Amino acid sequence: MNILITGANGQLGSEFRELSPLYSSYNFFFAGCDSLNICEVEAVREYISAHNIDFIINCAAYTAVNAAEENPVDCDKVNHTAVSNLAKVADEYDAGLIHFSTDYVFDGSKNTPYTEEDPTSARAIYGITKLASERVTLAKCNKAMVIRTSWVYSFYGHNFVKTVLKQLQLRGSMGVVYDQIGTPTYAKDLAKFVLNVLSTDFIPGLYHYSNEGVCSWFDFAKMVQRFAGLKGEIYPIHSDQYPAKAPRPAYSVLDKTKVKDTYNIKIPYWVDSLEECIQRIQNDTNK
Ligand SMILES: NC(=O)C1=CN([C@@H]2O[C@H](COP(=O)(O)OP(=O)(O)OC[C@H]3O[C@@H](n4cnc5c(N)ncnc54)[C@H](OP(=O)(O)O)[C@@H]3O)[C@@H](O)[C@H]2O)C=CC1
Ligand SMILES: Cc1cn([C@H]2C[C@H](O)[C@@H](COP(=O)(O)OP(=O)(O)O[C@H]3O[C@@H](C)C(=O)[C@@H](O)[C@H]3O)O2)c(=O)[nH]c1=O
Repeated sequence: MNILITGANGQLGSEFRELSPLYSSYNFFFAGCDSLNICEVEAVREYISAHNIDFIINCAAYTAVNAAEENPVDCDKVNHTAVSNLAKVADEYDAGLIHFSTDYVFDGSKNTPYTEEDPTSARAIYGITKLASERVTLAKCNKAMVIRTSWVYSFYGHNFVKTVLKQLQLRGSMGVVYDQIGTPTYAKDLAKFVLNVLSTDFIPGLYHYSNEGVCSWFDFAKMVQRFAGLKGEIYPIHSDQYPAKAPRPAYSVLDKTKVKDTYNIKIPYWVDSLEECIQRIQNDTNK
């Protein structure tokens, strides 16, 4: 099976690259933005045709949530228009498409975990464009899977875990919101799940996947500090004390019943995965 990973140098794309040697029955093609810009539809078509791609795993996205408010056109181009074209081209070649979306498609007004059937109502440009991407993916490609995930972090790329480590080391203290509740997701766990799906029965549709458990960003930051063994103070603040261009949902925990039942999987607890990731970051720092 020939698998194309787009956006291959981001957090999730890099985790796929690292895991790829463990899946020797697949033939991987890793394409970063520099080698395949998903906004260029003809380049995408040529790539899929030239390499006989069976599955596209689309890790390319515009993920700068605040910047998207000032660059809605650029954000929509990558997150929506390009994905629409990817889905269309994948379908032309009878290829499958696995695409990722976000908990930010919800407005956060619920206080129990969101299922795939819950109404969406994105509050900011990033979430609006990702919601549009879900619809076009499922509408235009027969063999498509959309996975909504949340609060992704990794050894690779930019993420909240690394921001906390940096802030504590540089400043020694930081305020973090405790009134936004969700679930962190270790990109490595998500990548493993996707690769295992490809080796079992692929059942198209919309799924929620995050790690298990629930926390606020404040709790997440405190746990990062604990596992990293860093001194300093992390104190709880309200969202209005951390003004941001894009509003975030107050509650965006994803219900994972569908994915667990369909694929008969166990999902790691967020605290255990965070510990693993921080060990990996620290092993690398100590080298
Ligand atoms: N990060 C998170 O917290 C969450 C992410 N998601 C979703 O998960 C998926 C993966 O996210 P993540 O790995 O964190 O994202 P990253 O921002 O780490 O990686 C995205 C990658 O896409 C690349 N890219 C941007 N534009 C294009 C383009 N036009 N053509 C090809 N590549 C492009 C970027 O390259 P460059 O850096 O050079 O621009 C970057 O390497 C995305 O769909 C995202 O929306 C969902 C929920 C949470
Ligand atoms: C860095 C920092 C953030 N915060 C707050 C701001 C925000 O409400 C929350 C998270 O901060 P960030 O801006 O790092 O994260 P954010 O960009 O909102 O993360 C989101 O990214 C996109 C791509 C997704 O799809 C989402 O699932 C989610 O992971 O924590 C603080 O309160 N203090 C801080 O020092």
